[in-house]
Amino acid sequence: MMLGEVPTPLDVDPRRRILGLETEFGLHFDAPNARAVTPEEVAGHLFHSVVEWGRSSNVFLTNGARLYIDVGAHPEYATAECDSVTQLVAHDKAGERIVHDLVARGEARLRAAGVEGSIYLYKNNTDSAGNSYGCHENYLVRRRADFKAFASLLLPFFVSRQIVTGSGCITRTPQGAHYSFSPRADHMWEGMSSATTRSRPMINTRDEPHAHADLYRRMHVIVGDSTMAEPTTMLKVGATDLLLRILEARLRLPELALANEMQAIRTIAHDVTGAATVELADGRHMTAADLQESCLEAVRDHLDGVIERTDEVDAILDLWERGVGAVRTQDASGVDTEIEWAIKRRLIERYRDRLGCALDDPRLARLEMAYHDVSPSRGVFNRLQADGLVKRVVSEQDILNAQTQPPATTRAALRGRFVTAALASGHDYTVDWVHLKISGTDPRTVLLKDPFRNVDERVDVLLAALDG
Ligand SMILES: Nc1ncnc2c1ncn2[C@@H]1O[C@H](COP(=O)(O)OP(=O)(O)OP(=O)(O)O)[C@@H](O)[C@H]1O
Ligand SMILES: [Mg+2]
Repeated sequence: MMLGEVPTPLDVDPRRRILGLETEFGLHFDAPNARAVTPEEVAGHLFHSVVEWGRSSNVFLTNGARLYIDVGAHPEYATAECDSVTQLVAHDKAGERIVHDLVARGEARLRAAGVEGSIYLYKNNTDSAGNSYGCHENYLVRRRADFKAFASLLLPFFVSRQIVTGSGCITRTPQGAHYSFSPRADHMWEGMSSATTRSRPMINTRDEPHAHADLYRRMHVIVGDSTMAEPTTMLKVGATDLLLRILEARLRLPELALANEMQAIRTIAHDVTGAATVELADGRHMTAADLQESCLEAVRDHLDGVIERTDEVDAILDLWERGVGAVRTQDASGVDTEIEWAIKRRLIERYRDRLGCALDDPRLARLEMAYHDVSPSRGVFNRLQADGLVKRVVSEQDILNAQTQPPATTRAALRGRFVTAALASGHDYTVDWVHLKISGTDPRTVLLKDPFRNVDERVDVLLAALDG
């Protein structure tokens, strides 16, 4: 039975936006003396406690997030619907802690099965075999007939933002190694399409709004690097959101269409001097810093207009400006505690000096991997942060809260209440982004098509049914 009428959508402030981040984690099992175990087996043991808790390896948690095993034995954490960038940063970090918390029990189960070893989870974008996996960004936008033309206006921004939001990596080639802005850039194959496997588009146009389909679309961006540094995540999502505000107000962005996005993203990634230019569709040539500067300029022009000034907006703009400046002046010292590629490069250079080795030395490859280890004690990023060498956007308490509590201001609040109550009641239930359902002989379902609605009488009825 479907409970009640789906209420009319809240008349929300058009500046509000639903934001979500999905992270696929790299999984590695290190067992020098044990029999070979497949990644699927390791993932199965890692998720055993999840299955015990939620009777599935694809669950929604009390904080509104989705946790599951993706193809290729990658654990994936998709944050609940957030409606501020800072809140999203906390929920993204909460995901790292939640997957890490599975490790000890997973190792214990492997040990019981006769396999002694350590499970490693990496928040990165490529494994040692060169496979790429992702961090996907989700932005709610108001539906419009010209969605593809609208989204394509952001491609020059997405191609060039890696100079301020890239996570950095050592790229090894037959000619030697060099440092690049983004590990993800080489794995992008086109600007936009609805495919994810055959070809990897920067913006996926698959139309799955997880909301009122006549009102909204979910813009699904898969070009970004996974980022561990809170300020970089803030800038990655925040700058995109600011440009969307301009476009959604039907104002213009500077004309920056590129001649060839796929080529441009690689050219930019592989030149950390920032001097390389890319060709625009109109024949002009610009550097990535020029492209970013144009976007930044557009945002500044609309400050106190469609973009209301807040502390969060100021923090995003400040880091964006300093990041572009660092590339222009080739002096990253002003951002190397905030922008991930610079944080990592500084670390790598320090070790390289100490070891007196070349950039393609395998010890540096191991250091790079260890940087992304989500373990608070072992992970190199986490140790840098604990030592105060990386700036914070949220507090430890914010992250701890986000591990169990949903964002209070979105639909996730309803999902979180439902999951908590359903678990306590022992009823069978199923949940997805838009449904809450009590299963069994007297099934009841609530359809939640409005991601901004955080109170709903139908959910109160559902919760009462769980009590009964
Ligand atoms: N209406 C919405 N607008 C924007 N983002 C949303 C909306 N509803 C949910 N989200 C966010 O979208 C993400 C969906 O994650 P999920 O991993 O389920 O992605 P998917 O693209 O639907 O599926 P899959 O990864 O299986 O292909 C979550 O981070 C969630 O918070
Ligand atoms: Mg996903």
